[in-house]
Amino acid sequence: MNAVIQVSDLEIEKRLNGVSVNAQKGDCIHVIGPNGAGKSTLMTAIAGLVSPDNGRITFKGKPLEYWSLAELASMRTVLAQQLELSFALSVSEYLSFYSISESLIIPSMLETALEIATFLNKPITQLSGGERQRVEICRALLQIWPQLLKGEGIAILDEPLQGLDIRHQYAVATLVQTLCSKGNTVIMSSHDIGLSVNYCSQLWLIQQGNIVASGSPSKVATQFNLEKVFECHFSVNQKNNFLEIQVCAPITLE
Ligand SMILES: Nc1ncnc2c1ncn2[C@@H]1O[C@H](COP(=O)(O)OP(=O)(O)OP(=O)(O)O)[C@@H](O)[C@H]1O
Repeated sequence: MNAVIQVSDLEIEKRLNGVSVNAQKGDCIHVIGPNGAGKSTLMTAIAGLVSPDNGRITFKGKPLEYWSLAELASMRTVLAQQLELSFALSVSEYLSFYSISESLIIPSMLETALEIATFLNKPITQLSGGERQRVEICRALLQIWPQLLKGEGIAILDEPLQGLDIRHQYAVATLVQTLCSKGNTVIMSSHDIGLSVNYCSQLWLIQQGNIVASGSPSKVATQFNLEKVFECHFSVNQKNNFLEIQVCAPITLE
């Protein structure tokens, strides 16, 4: 079966050292690794926002550089880690730019997970960090909503759970999983290993610009792999369909 996204021997000086990974249609991929490992760099390259020094990325069998910007914008969406600057627009004015209908309609699946209706009339500059993140996730998904409805969308989300309270972390993880179950392909980075291993179909473990392991979470999130990459003590237990991850503090003080 052709991969929706194929990454071969991707190199960016001092940041990625020949990374090869791929995503099949409907894959829900979580990318984990320590600070500075190269998660954002990899995702930015896959999004087509930075040119690699070497290597090749294809979307649906066609090299990334052969897709027009318009085609990319309607098929794949990107949530960046550093939120873009915003003007004092209301949330609904801001989201209207990304809505396909003239008046803003938030699809019920997005509203159920993101719960943004209560602050639609607020200036975007007056939101809390987590509220702003929920709006940005909504913005990113609205941009390709017609494709997501058809199960043909690709979403590249850099730390979408960042700043969210626990309810919304699990709600967003569920939203992403549901979109993938309809045929869409999502690649998202995360620092919450315990959540990620239970909400992805594939886990990519990255360290110092190299993919250490990729595949099913139970194959990748082993005690050995996690200890090697994160330099902490881990305990990993499979309980029925649930992978329980526990971690000890990496240092003692005094
Ligand atoms: N624009 C840039 N130019 C050069 N080097 C960069 C740039 N952005 C990041 N780097 C470096 O590339 C490496 C990978 O950074 P990257 O942001 O991809 O890591 P990350 O895994 O996403 O980390 P974090 O978990 O902290 O978000 C780091 O050493 C970082 O200092």
